[in-house]
Amino acid sequence: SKTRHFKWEVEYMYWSPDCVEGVVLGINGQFPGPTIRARAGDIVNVELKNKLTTEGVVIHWHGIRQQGTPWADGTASISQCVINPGETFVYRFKVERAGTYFYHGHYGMQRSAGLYGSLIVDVAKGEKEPFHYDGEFDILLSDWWHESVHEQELGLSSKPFRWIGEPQTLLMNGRGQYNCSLAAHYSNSSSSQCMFRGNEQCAPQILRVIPNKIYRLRVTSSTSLASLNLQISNHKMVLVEADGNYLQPFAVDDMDIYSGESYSVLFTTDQNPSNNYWVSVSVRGRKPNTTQALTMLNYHNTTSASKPPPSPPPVAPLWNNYTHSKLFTKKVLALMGNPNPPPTTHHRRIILLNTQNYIDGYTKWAINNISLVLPATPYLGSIKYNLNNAFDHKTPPANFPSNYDVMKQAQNPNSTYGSGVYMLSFNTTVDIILQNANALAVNTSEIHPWHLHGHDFWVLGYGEGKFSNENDEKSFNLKNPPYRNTAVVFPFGWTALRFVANNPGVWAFHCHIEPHLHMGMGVVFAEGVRRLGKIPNEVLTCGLTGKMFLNNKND
Ligand SMILES: O=C1O[C@H]([C@@H](O)CO)C(O)=C1O
Repeated sequence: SKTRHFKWEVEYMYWSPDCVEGVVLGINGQFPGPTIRARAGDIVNVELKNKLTTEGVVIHWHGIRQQGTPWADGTASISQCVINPGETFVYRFKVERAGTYFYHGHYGMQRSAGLYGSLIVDVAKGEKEPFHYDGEFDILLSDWWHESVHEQELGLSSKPFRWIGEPQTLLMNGRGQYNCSLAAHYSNSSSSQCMFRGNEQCAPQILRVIPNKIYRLRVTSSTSLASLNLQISNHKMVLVEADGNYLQPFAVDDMDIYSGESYSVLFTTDQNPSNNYWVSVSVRGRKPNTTQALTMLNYHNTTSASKPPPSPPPVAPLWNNYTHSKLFTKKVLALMGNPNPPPTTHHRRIILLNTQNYIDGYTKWAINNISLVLPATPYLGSIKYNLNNAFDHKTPPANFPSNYDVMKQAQNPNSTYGSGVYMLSFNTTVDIILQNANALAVNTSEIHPWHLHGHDFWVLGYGEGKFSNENDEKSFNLKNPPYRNTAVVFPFGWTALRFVANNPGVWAFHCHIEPHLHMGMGVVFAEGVRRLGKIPNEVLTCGLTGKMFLNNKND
């Protein structure tokens, strides 16, 4: 194994992700940030310099478990102090497992501002994937707004509440088109045909292929809000990997991907090579007000990339066709031989009710009536050094009142802000039931993709309505549940997860929709923190740990 060194500088830049100039958070002058490519077993060493003039920054390595390096998880207020303007911080961690991952900002809403990039881990030298392919493409999906993230943050925390609305544009590898369309030829839309020379920041990356080969497409979603559906016209896709774990292969015509998820799909270039084909990405789960993102699959030896495909882009499944989404999601199952969940029945079960609430007239999300507010001192430090005033010491509830009606508008008059932690006994098995419910508006319940830091979990099942301990656990899949770091909870439904608390550290578990996390939709788990050796001081130079270091010096 090797150490892979990267030297990065984060700064704001003018950029035109969707052909409209705006401001993005870039790394080394690039948007999206540079791709990290390593092999399983390597050490990744990123020396990150914050060149922002008035904001801190951190970077989270999404899907990397950080065994033994919980201070490198890159979560502000949880695993570290933010890196101040002008300062440099070194992230150093092992990438244990091959797979498709990404990295992104995890402070305020910096991910939405464009702070993200791909992280791809190849199998170790001499190892083989359980499938064959001849070529590879990597697509990082995101959504883009013309309003600045600072203004969005302000709106979300204002009274009256100002929602960010639907994105202006969907981006593929940071490229989309707002004021023109690649498919204007076919529609009677008012948008004009895009005329690209190819060097524009918003020009689509064309997937150039040759006939009769198998390609691996790695797809990751870093969206702020949108759930997505991807298809390649005329080409079937076979799913083989999710969040760094191999799947029981299955073929589809279109696939869903939620924020925080990654997949690898294989497709075979077995179609007429004298045509081009659409690659399209559309919004689902929320009433779309954003046109589909488009690029092309081009058999480049036989067809010019500028030849329009013979028919208009494929029509996506209807945004609220949840039956379609559930069918897809339930096909995602682990490949035989993947680790199986411990079958224990005597373990901790935490049921997390997802509701939208008013607190003092502010619109928030709350979990079991508590809307997460992060403390000034990172939990990793305050737990390690027993700084009892650093956060709420009341354990957050492991359930919600049994008479709560999840089908009715939220009635949570007692919702509060909180910063409590679920303390997990080291090495225990934990079951989480994500319980969705009606939001503030009548007959409304939204999709939430939940992401766990520091672990993968088994997705034991999905169900409708309120979870019932007696009946629903009988339906758990203990044979081949997918092992992942992100799972969706469908509107008015529940999702059951299981993980083993075997990674010393403090770990966020939260809705990966950026404005929802900003509105409090997350919880914090901690396990085995006292087993950790020395936590590097530079991780904890703020808040009460920062003061503690000062006092120790002066003594
Ligand atoms: O958190 C959210 O707030 C809005 C809406 O519920 C209130 O404007 C919305 O669609 C969300 O997902």
